Amino acid sequence: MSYSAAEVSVTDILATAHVVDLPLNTRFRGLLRREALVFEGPRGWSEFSPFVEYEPAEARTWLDAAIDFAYGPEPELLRTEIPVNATVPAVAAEAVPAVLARFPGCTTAKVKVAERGQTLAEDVARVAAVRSVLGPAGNIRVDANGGWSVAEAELALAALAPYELEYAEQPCATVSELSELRTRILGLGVRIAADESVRKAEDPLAVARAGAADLLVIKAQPLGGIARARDIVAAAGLPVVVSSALDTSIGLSMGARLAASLPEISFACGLGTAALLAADVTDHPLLPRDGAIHTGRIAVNPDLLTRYAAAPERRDWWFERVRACVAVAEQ
Ligand SMILES: O=C(O)CCC(=O)C1=CC=C[C@@H](O)[C@@H]1C(=O)O
Ligand SMILES: [Mg+2]
Repeated sequence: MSYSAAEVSVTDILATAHVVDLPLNTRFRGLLRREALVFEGPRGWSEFSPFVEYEPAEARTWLDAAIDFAYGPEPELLRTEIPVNATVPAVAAEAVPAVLARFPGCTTAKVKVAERGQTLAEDVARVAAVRSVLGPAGNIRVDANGGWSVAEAELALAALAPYELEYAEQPCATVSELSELRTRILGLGVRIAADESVRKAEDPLAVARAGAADLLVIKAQPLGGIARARDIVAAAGLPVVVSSALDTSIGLSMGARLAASLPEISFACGLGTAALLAADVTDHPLLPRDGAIHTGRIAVNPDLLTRYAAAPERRDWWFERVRACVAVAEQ
């Protein structure tokens, strides 16, 4: 059971809330800065950080997740360390070694591909550079964020398959495209993971039911929190990769605790993204060490909340956003 946005008052949430504006150290998802609202509840610090373009109807589940993490029941944790992957933004191939160096001990890398304005040749060069740093024993997955048509995906994955892919994440946008692609590339040996088809879908289980993916990417904030994400994992019956939403270390700890509560994690999790931030809200960011992060709660340094405080108008915007999400929940 989880706490829905309607059950805790806005006053409670905003009483301890801070809005931070953190710099990234490389452009990721078109962003150079990441804003997040963080607040404290009886269980510890929590985070509400839907991307700014999301409307309240979509951001609402992120608020449910944040409230659940601050006030809700703690799941039983089965492990204290979670193996994580390196996340490689759509950088030039020459920049790959420096990016990977931020993820010490990570033997799996997720590489962004199909970035708008870039070519397949750039994707191939980036993946080749990752393979040459990781060596033959490393695992490489690519994430196209739905950027390819079925035909483009078929072509691109054929070009990338020689570098040995662990899986391709959201190669196409829709469930029916994923389904078709999956049939078309059977001979290639590349698995398909669904991300947006889970976290942005009306029904997060539809992709599993359609048999359109081999595994699911599970993100705690968009799916409404740890308890709801656990239910989705149990119902889907597919292997999962728990990933971040480019959160601060607080949101990452929500993901880490979700991963720690699952009966099985057979893939490195996409929870190493504190390494993409140039600042955080804690003196002990959840940076990968020996290829893993820990599953403890995060101690916030109030000085960092002050140093990285968002401008007053942005703070007001986030506070209003919380109110708008609660209003949607109460409709
Ligand atoms: O999975 C990872 O390695 C890190 C998380 C990550 O890639 C993402 C986080 C947030 C937004 C997304 O564009 C992106 C993703 O699509 O998976
Ligand atoms: Mg993804």
